[in-house]
Amino acid sequence: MVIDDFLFEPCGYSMNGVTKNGCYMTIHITPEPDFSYVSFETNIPSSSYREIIQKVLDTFNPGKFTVTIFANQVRCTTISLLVRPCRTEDQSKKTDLSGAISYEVCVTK
Ligand SMILES: C[S@@+](CC[C@H](N)C(=O)[O-])C[C@H]1O[C@@H](n2cnc3c(N)ncnc32)[C@H](O)[C@@H]1O
Repeated sequence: MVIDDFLFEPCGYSMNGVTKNGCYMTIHITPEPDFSYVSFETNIPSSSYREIIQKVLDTFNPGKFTVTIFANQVRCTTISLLVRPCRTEDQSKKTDLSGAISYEVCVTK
């Protein structure tokens, strides 16, 4: 993976990575205590995203997190079920937008 990252002054970090086959991974960290925020995004194909979601949670230990998955309709149910065990509080939303499906899970630890 080719990585381009940047450590902002006085704080903040951005990383964009691209694999040889065109997949990407990004991490953006906003550490300011009043509005701290981390985003992780990837389009790397996987039959289950549980492990990678768990790694991100273990790394950043967020107070709240949201998982958004964009998939075609055929795979939506499978992906939704795979995400379900990560939830500790039930606030899920399913949206159908002209063929694209976003499955969003909001969690409070
Ligand atoms: C990682 S950047 C990007 C945040 C954006 N919300 C995202 O997720 O794509 C935000 C962090 O970098 C810091 N920062 C410092 N200098 C910056 C600059 N010139 N542009 C953007 N962010 C900067 C901000 O204070 C913040 O902590």
